[in-house]
Amino acid sequence: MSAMHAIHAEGLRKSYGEKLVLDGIGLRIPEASVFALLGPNGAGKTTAVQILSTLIGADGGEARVAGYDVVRQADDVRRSIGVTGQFAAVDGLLTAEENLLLMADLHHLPRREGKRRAADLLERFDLTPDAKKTVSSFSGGMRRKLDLAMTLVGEPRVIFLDEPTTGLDPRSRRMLWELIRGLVEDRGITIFLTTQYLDEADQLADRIAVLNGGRIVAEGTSEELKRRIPGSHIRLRFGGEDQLDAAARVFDVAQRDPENLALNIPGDGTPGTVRAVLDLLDAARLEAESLTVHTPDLDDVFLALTEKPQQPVPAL
Ligand SMILES: Nc1ncnc2c1ncn2[C@@H]1O[C@H](COP(=O)(O)OP(=O)(O)OP(=O)(O)O)[C@@H](O)[C@H]1O
Repeated sequence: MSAMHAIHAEGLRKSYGEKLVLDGIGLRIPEASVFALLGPNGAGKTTAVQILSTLIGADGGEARVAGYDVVRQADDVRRSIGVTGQFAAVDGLLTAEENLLLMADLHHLPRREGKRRAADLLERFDLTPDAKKTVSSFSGGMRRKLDLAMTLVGEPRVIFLDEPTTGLDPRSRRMLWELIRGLVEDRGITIFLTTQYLDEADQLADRIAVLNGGRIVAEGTSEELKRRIPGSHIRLRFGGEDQLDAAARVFDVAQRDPENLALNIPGDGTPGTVRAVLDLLDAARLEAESLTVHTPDLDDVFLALTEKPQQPVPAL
């Protein structure tokens, strides 16, 4: 395994009885990056996280996390990772500070070091004013922050985040995203994120993989994934029907939208394509009222890739 990969997996397989959940998953996640695993309900995201975090064994394949083999060096893997989300450990009856100190005890930190880390984390996560409040009085956003802070007590190199912002309002989501980004940039931590929020993956992840039918059907940056599916077009709007009809004759592959006096021309929206469209309009002495470029968003990508089990597409 290369020292540069925080997570490296080859051919991971897992079945439950007759049900094949993971059918040969490969992952290469560079250190200090955010990786998002997307997939519809039941695609196997949690199963993948459970294998990588040593909670369950795979039926086949190999994985290394933070440089350690998940089977032969499971204790080392556990010492190097943090897991938050559905296995959240926050105790509502304790204060924020007590929760952090309890975590420090679990990691066998000396009392003084535990206190120092707890104070640092409360400060970093803006929780110092609430340190002495019981967590049952916390908002969802504060709880998530504390959950993340508790994961950091053990100074993990890799953090698995399962749907980190589900149920939070937009402001709290943004705040959490910033905190997560900060962990990657300041501390070089690697984040493995599972989410069903495509905007979360879009905002946060350096690379995204889409899991469907037990396989990774696409992988790349958000931009690469968006470029991969058809749907980009240039939209021209005209002042009247005559203009629209004339333009439709020039761009015979275009799709007419007569209600809006608009024409959608398939194309990728690069400057060259836009220039070619404008040149053709000029040559036909036509003038559009507006020109807009539409690119598919991650929702389109997700729907296109997960409609039915697919053959894997080669990685970009
Ligand atoms: N312990 C188990 N025993 C039997 N089947 C299981 C077990 N755990 C998971 N499965 C099945 O494996 C499949 C994948 O589940 P998994 O929880 O990994 O999916 P997921 O992508 O995380 O889904 P979600 O988005 O709904 O959380 C599902 O069909 C699930 O029913």
